[in-house]
Amino acid sequence: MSKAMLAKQVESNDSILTKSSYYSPTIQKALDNVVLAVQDKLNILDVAIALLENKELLLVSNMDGCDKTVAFTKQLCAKTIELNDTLRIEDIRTDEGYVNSDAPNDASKMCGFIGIPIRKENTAVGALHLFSENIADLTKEELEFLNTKAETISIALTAANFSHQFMIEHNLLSKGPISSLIVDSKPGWPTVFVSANCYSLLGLDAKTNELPFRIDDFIHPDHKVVFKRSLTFHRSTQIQDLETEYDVVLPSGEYKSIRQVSYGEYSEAGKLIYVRLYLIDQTSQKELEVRLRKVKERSSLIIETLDLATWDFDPIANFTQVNHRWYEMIGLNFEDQEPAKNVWERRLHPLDKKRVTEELDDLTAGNRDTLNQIYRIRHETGHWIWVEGFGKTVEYNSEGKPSRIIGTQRDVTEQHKAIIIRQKQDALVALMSKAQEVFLEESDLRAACSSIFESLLDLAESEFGFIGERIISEKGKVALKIQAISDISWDTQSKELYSRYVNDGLVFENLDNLFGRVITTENEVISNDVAKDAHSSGTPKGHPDMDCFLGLPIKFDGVVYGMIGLANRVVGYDRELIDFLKPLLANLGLLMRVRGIEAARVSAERELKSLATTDDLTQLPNRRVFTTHVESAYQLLKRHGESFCVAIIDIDYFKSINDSFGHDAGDEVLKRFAKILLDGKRANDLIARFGGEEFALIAAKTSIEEAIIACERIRTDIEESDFSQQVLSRKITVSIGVTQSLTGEESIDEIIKRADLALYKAKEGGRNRVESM
Ligand SMILES: Nc1nc2c(ncn2[C@@H]2O[C@H](COP(=O)(O)OP(=O)(O)OP(=O)(O)O)[C@@H](O)[C@H]2O)c(=O)[nH]1
Repeated sequence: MSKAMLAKQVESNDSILTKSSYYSPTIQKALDNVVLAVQDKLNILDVAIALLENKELLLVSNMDGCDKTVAFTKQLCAKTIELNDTLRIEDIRTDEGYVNSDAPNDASKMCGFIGIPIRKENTAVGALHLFSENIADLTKEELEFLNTKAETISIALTAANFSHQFMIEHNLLSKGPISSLIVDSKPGWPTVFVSANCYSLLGLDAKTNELPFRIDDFIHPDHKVVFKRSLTFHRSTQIQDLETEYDVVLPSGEYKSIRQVSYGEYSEAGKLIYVRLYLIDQTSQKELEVRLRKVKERSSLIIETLDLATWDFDPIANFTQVNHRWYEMIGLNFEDQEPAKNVWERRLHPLDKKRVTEELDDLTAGNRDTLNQIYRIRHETGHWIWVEGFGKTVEYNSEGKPSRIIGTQRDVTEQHKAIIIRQKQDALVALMSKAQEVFLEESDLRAACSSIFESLLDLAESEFGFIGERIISEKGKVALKIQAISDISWDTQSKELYSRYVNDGLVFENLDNLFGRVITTENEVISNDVAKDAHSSGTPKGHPDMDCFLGLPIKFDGVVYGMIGLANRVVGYDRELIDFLKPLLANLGLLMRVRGIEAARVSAERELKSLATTDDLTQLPNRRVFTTHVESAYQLLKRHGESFCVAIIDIDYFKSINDSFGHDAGDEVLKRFAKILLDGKRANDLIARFGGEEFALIAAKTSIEEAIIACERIRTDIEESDFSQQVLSRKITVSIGVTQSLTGEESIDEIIKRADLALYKAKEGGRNRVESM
């Protein structure tokens, strides 16, 4: 190819560089220009540029007969690349390598070669080379020129490569979610590059909205400052990368939230040249965040509205995190508190502690997933609040053990108090009904009291206690008869006292003490510090500690019938409990009163009965009883032929006793006489006062001989008895007439009459004797 042809080709933009899908037309033109410039300057036509591409050489050459692509190894320029240094051959015909090398023209002619490596980062990637007969004539300056051109090619290639990479990057970015812009650092920050996807990001049409394009025209007025500041920051600080956020307003009026990452490009002198902006649309992410925030706000609003305290427990670290409300609920400030778990454990109600901690331990051990409990916790001001706690395991460690348990706590004091009060009132009513029922069924106050006693202790949350009935002791003093009592016996003496209660015989006679005051003052007694109470006389050695005491009088119609004593309520005793137990006290009062009335009725009835069957003076059965017995014996005689004997016993000259010593002395003689008869009678015999100074004896299943012996013993007993206490120096004797029933045919009167006749016979016979008929 001639020099003119080459020039023409270059002009026509038809590059001499072949096979390039790689280089841009600009680069190709630049390479052509280098070839032309060397041809011009050195007046040599066979100038070429060889570039490596995929282990092949790509040639920019006008040399005839030279393939545009040739095998790498055969090329002299390839040798230059291998050498990575200038290769100078004076005559390729004489050079060893010539034989197998490429020769541009006629091989018979002398031909020199010079190759200058084209480098990329010190590695040869090509060569600028020429063939000429007069290589030896090249001046130093011409060689320098060749080196400069090779260097120019290197720079152009690097630029091309950079540009190529840049384009790939931009193409990738254009298709991705990140839009990019480049703004110049000149005043006004003019945009010099916009990626295609930037248009769609801003809702623009790439065809109608070409540069100049100003991103700040789209930025929300409130955020423009933020955007500008990020650019000026690059300029003033030389910080290379920055991140900021702003909203853009699209022509449609739609808003988008943008996250911007910016990179400053600086000159070697540190001057900002331009800024690359990478814009990421985070609208949906922001919307999600806003939605999440709203949900969170809403749930925290719900939590606040529900008055919920929350806790978050890490069982492995044994650490609990709680919210403000948790502390507030128990009257504490959130700040400066010791760990919540300690506070909680210390404030749990003693009666709930075991149940609640056991359930929590179960949850912590992984034996259950949730817990839901209602319990009491002490408020800072000292009162108890009821809380409903709910907990759930939400995370487990690799061993399957709970590693996070979260829960809520709600103050349910008002609701729960109402429930508890109702439950307790129901229990109290049940207690009263039971006491009445037992009392009615068994007519036994003690049974009634002991049947409700344990439930009463439970209801009053007390450890031990008693129910006592006010009585007048045998000594005539006011005392307490124990109707129910806890068994707190600890030694022989206290065990003996308890067994006395079991046998219905325990009476407290000493009322000069704390519980005694209930009876003596007829009022309730509260002592929440028994040890310091002036009225406490202390407890005997071995008695369980008594921390607090409540004594309640059992009254009905203003009359005290007894008392209830209670001890050791964990939270102490208060008026609330007293008011609560009042109906029970009235109920027990009524039972005790009814019992008093019943006792009076029973005793009156017994007395009446006794009056009807007993002789008032001698307390012996009277004549009616005697007659009834004789009738029974008579029936036995008739049915079974069992005979019986009847004797009439009459004091001798009794009238003269009355006359001599007075009627009262006569009465005393009668009483003593009756006692002697009673003491001496046989077990199955009956002795009755028949009337006046006359007594009668009936001996069942007895022969007349046996009866006579019995009567004779009576006679001698009397004769030998000393009546000097009643009637000074006066002997008392007795006459007895005895008879035996003969057949079932005769009447009772006939039998008694016969006994009377026998008595008459004894009187007649001189008295102090026994006669039979
Ligand atoms: N002190 C007293 N005297 C009574 C009582 N009941 C009857 N008498 C008296 O007992 C006396 C009975 O006397 P009599 O029946 O005449 O006979 P007596 O004096 O015992 O003589 P003999 O029976 O014949 O030995 C009467 O004087 C009665 O008043 C009584 O409850 N108390």
